[in-house]
Amino acid sequence: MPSPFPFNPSMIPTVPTRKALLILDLQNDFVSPDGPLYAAEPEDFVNRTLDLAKAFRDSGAGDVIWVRSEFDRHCSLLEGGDQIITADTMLRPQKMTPSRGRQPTSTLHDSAAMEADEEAFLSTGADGEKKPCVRKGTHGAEFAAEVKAAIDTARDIVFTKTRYSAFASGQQQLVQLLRRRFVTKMYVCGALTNISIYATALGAGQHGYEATLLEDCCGFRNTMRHLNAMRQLVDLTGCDVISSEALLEQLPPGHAPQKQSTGLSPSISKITLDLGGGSPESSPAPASRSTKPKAASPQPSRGDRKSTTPPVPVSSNRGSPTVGATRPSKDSRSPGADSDTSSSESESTRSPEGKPGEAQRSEVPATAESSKLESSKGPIPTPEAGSTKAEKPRVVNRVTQRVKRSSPNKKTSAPSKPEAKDTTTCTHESEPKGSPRDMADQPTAICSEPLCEDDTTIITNVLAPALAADAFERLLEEVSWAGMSHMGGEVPRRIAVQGAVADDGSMPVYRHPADESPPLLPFSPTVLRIKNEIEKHLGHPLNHVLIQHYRTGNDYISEHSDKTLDIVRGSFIANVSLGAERTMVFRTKRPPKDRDNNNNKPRPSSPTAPNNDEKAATEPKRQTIRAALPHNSLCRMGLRTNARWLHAIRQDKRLDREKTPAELAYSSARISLTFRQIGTFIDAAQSHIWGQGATSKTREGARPVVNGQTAEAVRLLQAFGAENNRSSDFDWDEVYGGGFDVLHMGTPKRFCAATRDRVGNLCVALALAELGVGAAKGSVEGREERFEDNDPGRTVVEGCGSVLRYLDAVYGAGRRCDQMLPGEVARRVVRLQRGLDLLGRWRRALEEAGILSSEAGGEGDGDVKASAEQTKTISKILNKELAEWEGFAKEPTSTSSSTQTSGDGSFYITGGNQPSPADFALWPVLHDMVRVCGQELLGEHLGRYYTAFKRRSAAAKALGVVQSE
Ligand SMILES: O=C(O)CCC(=O)C(=O)O
Ligand SMILES: [Fe+2]
Repeated sequence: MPSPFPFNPSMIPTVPTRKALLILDLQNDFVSPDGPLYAAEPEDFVNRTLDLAKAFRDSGAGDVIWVRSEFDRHCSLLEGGDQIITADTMLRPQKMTPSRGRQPTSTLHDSAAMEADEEAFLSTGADGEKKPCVRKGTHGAEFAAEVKAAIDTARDIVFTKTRYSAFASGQQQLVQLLRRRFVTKMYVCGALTNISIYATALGAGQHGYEATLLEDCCGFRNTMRHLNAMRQLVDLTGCDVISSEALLEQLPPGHAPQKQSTGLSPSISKITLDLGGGSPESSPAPASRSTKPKAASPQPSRGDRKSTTPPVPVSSNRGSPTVGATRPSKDSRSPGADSDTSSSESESTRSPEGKPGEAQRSEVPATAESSKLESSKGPIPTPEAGSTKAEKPRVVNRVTQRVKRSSPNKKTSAPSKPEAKDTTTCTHESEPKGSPRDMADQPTAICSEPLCEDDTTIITNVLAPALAADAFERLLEEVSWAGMSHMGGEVPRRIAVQGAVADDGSMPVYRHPADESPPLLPFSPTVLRIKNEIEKHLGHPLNHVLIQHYRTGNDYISEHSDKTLDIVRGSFIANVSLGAERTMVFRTKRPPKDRDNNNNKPRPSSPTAPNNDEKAATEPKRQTIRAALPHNSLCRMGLRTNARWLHAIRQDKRLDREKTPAELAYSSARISLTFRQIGTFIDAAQSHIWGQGATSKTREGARPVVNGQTAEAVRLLQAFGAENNRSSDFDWDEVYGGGFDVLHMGTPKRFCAATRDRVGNLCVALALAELGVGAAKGSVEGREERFEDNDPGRTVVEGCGSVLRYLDAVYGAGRRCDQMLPGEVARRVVRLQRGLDLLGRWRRALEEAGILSSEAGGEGDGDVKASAEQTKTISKILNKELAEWEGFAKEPTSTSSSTQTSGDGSFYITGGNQPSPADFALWPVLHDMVRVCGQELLGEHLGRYYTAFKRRSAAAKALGVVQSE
């Protein structure tokens, strides 16, 4: 059956990625014969590099980046620091036969000895007696004269680092700049191979860049160290090694410079690098070889296959039990969790394999001052300039599509955080149209061939580069992450739920077997931007997303099929991946004949039933497909695939050194956003449910939700089980068609209203409504409201103030206190306390004015009105407090878009752009004051604040909850 949403992958244009030539440390201290660390080998490597830089720049292939080092302070080589190589004896190769528990490179020899080594020029060593090198302001720290002359200050980038790795020092600046320019591939050379080049190439790999070493342009002082570094880099990062001549041959034709008569220096040609583990004699001549066998043109090179803009990562060798080599380059030597070939193994049976994090250490982020990008002015070669002729027509497509796309986005986007500031000193303003900066808006997606039931595809480069560049970091910050309990324990990843909340507060609801998921919050700005992009690949809108944060390779999601009770039939499940690459393992469900149709359990064995061995022999093999989900990809899963296949992100226990750079990128953390189009809805109060998966299919007939462990909840769990277990024999209409009104299937949260504290009850009800926390209602004698949570610890909190603080800390913005400015935290805390004090004062004032007796405890007749005299008394009693609150309401508060006051009726009593517990404490008291004395009691600004807040749907909902008691 064709897709219900016609979609032509060939219409998705592609953009050639850009390259960079990274030239390290051609400074006097390294390349002048009188320099303390003069790199004499390979002969003439500096001139060869300068010629290459010119050719690279002139060809338009990409950016030339000149990096220099400057000693700033001692650079530690202990665990967590940069990695360099100072071993003078042959290091054993690390690849092909990884022995478990091998030490990472820099601990193969003592880091103290390394720091003392003279080539460790940024480390002082224990005695501090090392010759100073690349000190700021010295001749030695300057680029050599011929290098200075070769730098095109208008077009090249000059970058100063204070660490061995250009990625450690300038992590933010350099990586952001490279991302903005859409650089995915870099050629690395300069000096010294075993120091800066080594540390930088490792860093490049960790950031997901595809690095190629230019062997005859890598300067060194010690042949063994050079060889060790090259070998280790190839082993650890899988980088390619080529000669400068080979690169010159690859540069785009037409712009190619006069042919260089480079060749390798006599010294280099003497070195044979046994990268394949064979004898040196068997190695081909290094001058023209890559260290990896390359498929004949037009096959992509091995390096191309693992780039961050990979061609489709999945193959579909249908018919074989295990299908889809997603990473041909690494799988062959990575027997880790994601690459196992057993089609029946589930993650629960997997055994841990080694300790993570040994081979590659993460680098310490740089301080802003510790490095700088000095210049990048004038026109930057456009990507088109570097693309081949065959790619040109696609450029036209891109531009057309961009024009079409731009306007609706603007309309629907929520106000978003300002774009990440450019912390570099590059002058992007001077970039012409068509520069990489413009390209950041352009679609670049590449679509895989269909998978599984032919309704599923992986689309790489799905988001525009500008969005993809920092979406991961933005989401980490802007999403309110929570845990989720399933079967009484926490799921092994952090999650959040967002969705389209209507003006009346109603929202989509996606039900699955978890006991409790976090409350649905409105789409946050970056999620909304991603959603808008993804919808273009689907042909239908999305109104719900489950966001998951896999903090390391240890976080996973077990094999399952998505529950389709609430998913609009015929829509796609759109699973966006950001961060470290993980593998989605699809496995066909058990064939129907295997199961008892009545209870979905495997049939009990009977004397006539075949035994397991016989069954295994006759059963069709279950198929497995592995799909790599790289950063910025979309797994667009059709519901036919979801019906017949299970999917999982398995735990990945491999050692870091067995992983690809893309898997190690983002410190191995991944965020997935599973967008869905949901057809079932609940109202703001979470009291009524309707739509596809509910018993009432229309809003008019909406039925009360059924919370808790009821018989209907048990039926729903059985139905979910049936969907997980059954394949083509799952009859949606039969199992789900009648609908379910079940909402929270586990033990519900409970809000017990205090019989003698109506205002306090309203405070709690308002907080619950604003935070979208659904709770069953109960009551408790006296003045102490009680909130019973359904978390694994079954937390119980009593008293209005404590409940407000708890709800804020667990479900509200209080979770993100670490992201707030200290002043904001102080305002939230102090004003909440003032609000609670006001509640006490209000009760006493009522008593003093003779409106309530103290026994009534603030609970009077709902209709009681104060006389003019009583109002005057109350006004006098509360004069000081009300004046103070009037002042707060008048206070200008800055939001991301404007400066307004709470009294303008748009903002909250602590400022910012969302209510805080202070509002939940204050507003109900104001409401009671207005009820008893009229709004005149409140000053002008406080009155406006009161009225504006009253219009919020949560206020109406809270009043409804309290009145219904
Ligand atoms: O994180 C992922 O990519 C998978 C998520 C998933 O399968 C789900 O949420 O149902
Ligand atoms: Fe799923």
